[in-house]
Amino acid sequence: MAGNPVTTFHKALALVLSVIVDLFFFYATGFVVVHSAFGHLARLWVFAALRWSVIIVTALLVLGDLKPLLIRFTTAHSLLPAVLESGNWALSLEESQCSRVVDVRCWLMFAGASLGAALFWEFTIPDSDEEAEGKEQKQKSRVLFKRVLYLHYPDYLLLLGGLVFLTLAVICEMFIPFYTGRVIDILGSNYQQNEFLAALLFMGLYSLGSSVSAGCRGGVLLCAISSVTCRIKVMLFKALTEQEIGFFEIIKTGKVVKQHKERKQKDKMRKDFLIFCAGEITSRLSRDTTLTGETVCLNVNVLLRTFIKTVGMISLMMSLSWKLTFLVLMETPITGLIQNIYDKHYQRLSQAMQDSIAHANDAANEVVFGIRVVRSFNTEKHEADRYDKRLMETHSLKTHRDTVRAIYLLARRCTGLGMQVLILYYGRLFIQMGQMTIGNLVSFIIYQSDLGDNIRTITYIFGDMLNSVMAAGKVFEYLDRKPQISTDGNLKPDQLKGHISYQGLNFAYPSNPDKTVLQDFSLELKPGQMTALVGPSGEGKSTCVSLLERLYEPQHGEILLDGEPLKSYDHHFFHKKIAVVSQEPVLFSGSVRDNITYGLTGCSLDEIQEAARKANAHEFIQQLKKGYDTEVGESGGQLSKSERQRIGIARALIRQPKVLILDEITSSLDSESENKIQQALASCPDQTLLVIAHRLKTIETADQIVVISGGKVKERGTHQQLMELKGSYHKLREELFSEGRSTL
Ligand SMILES: Nc1ncnc2c1ncn2[C@@H]1O[C@H](COP(=O)(O)OP(=O)(O)OP(=O)(O)O)[C@@H](O)[C@H]1O
Repeated sequence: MAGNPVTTFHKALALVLSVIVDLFFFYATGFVVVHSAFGHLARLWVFAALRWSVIIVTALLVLGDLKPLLIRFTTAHSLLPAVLESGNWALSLEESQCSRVVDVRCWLMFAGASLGAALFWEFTIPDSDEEAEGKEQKQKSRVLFKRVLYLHYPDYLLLLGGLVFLTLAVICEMFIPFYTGRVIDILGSNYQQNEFLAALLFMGLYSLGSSVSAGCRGGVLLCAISSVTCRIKVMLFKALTEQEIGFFEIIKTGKVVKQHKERKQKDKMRKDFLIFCAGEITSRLSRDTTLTGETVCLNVNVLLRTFIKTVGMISLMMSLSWKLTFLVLMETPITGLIQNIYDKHYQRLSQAMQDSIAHANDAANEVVFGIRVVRSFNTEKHEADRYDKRLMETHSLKTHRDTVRAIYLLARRCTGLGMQVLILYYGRLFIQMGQMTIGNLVSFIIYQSDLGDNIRTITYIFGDMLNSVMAAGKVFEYLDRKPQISTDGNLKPDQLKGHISYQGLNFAYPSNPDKTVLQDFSLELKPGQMTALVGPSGEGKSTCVSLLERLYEPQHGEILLDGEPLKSYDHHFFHKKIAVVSQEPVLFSGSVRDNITYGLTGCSLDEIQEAARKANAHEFIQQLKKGYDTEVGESGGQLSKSERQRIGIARALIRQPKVLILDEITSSLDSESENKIQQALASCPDQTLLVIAHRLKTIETADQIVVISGGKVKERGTHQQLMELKGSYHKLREELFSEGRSTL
């Protein structure tokens, strides 16, 4: 058989043959006559080994290869009678009901219990990483589960404590209905004061034990959840902040590109992108990390508690009436089926609803963020309609989901009710026949109603655990991601000249790889010189700066700093030596001082003030209520655009960079500030200065003006040379002049 494909026929044949040989040996056990307890147990163990061997051999002959699930099931199924009986003898020196008679119902019960145990193992106990590699989703879930479990390692004492309290709570809880039935029997038959008080005492003790243990279990496990969730959040946050910029853009590529086409205005596009990107990332940081943190403590806690309780209850119910127990267990597959169908639909609809809520939130965020544009274009009604439309999508999904839930609840109630009627009917019959007492029936009914809930919980929790594991998958996806721009360079020269050389760069943004933005781009920036990049909008000027900052990696060619590739420099050293002031510097909530010294430690007030003076910011900062300790508000919202810009410049200057990049900084500065800043910059003669400017007047004094067009250097020279050339630079000036731009 080995080597041939296993068809459904082979599987069915293996099943039928295995059942036949197994039943044969199962019944054969009953024909062997023994006289001692030892002989009885030896007989069971010998037959267990025989049954195991014949099933395995039969299945191997037909299928050629056996799955671990099948081996686990066969082992549990063949050994269960012997294990159960040995346990029974050890505890009570009595034979169990199933060992006295060889009954197919016992066989069915053992098969059901073994299948349950094997499936429990299959779903909850993870395989090793190597085994899981390259295998299907289920295997991946196991590895993920194992990794989540490993994250709990620092809290193992809490977990252990939780497990102990959980077991105690379950054991105590299980005995309460048993004593309830006993009290009823004592009251119903010839009343014995001592027996009654003892039963009451035990009931009270078990109730107390169960409540205390359950409370401790909850507290300890909640502590563990909170601790692990915090740890995962910090790890994820750190991993995210280490990613390259392209990663953040790719997250929502679809939306970014769409926005890109819809709105030419670059700034607006970047803000939109940040909103979408932030949504995705905060969802991982808040929702997925919380689900991951709960996977082990909450789900495994519920699963274990329910499982232990279920097994304990079934054995107690068996001792009350094994026939009624068998009847109750018949409900399980029906409940499981209903739960399965419900889970599938409910989860799909819930996921769609989550997406739809996120979609609606995106719309609201966008409007709040761009409220000025909404107001000035008078699109309040349009935006309200758009939001309403998205909310209606959520509403309809919610209605659909709630309908599914209502149907599920109805089906669940009906099966539960049907089962209760059957139990009462047969219970009355058994009482009449003297096979059980009224107290037994009461205990049994209490167990049965709990058992139904437990079985539903077990099936539900599997779905929920899968969800948590999937969320963990998303978290690990980011945790494992290695940034594509390496930061492991270690070059930290004592002397840096600041000589920059772009060498034959080809570059396309990761979010739009089809569009080449820079093509065979070469340029040299000399130390102590000012280079100005000019050219029409969208031709690649800011891209040159982003590549110099190492926000992206070119697909071809490289940028050298003093003859060494940028990637070979130490990350911290590099960003101290190259500073950028962008069009709209981003400030963070905190004081003015915090924002100027952002990323630096041990800066004195003198150094801060010196940088602020150069940036023409000192005066306005002095006039603020608390001077350098004034809070700037979220994103620097309490300052004007020009003030933010000047703090941004001070932030760059305090680093005393060797290479300073000014990306269109003059747009929000008045001419006085601009002059002062230019004077300050002129006082750093060794600095390599790269300026992007639309106001061509401001760069006339540059040592080198570079006209960029179509991602290439089109012209290069001083203002005088380029004017004489009468090429693109000349044309650009003419165009701006004819538009009557005072900013020329
Ligand atoms: N993050 C991004 N993802 C995808 N494409 C981008 C991104 N940033 C810029 N681009 C595209 O790259 C091209 C060059 O953009 P870049 O910002 O370098 O132009 P620019 O010359 O600096 O323009 P401006 O003068 O308006 O600042 C443009 O077509 C732009 O749409």
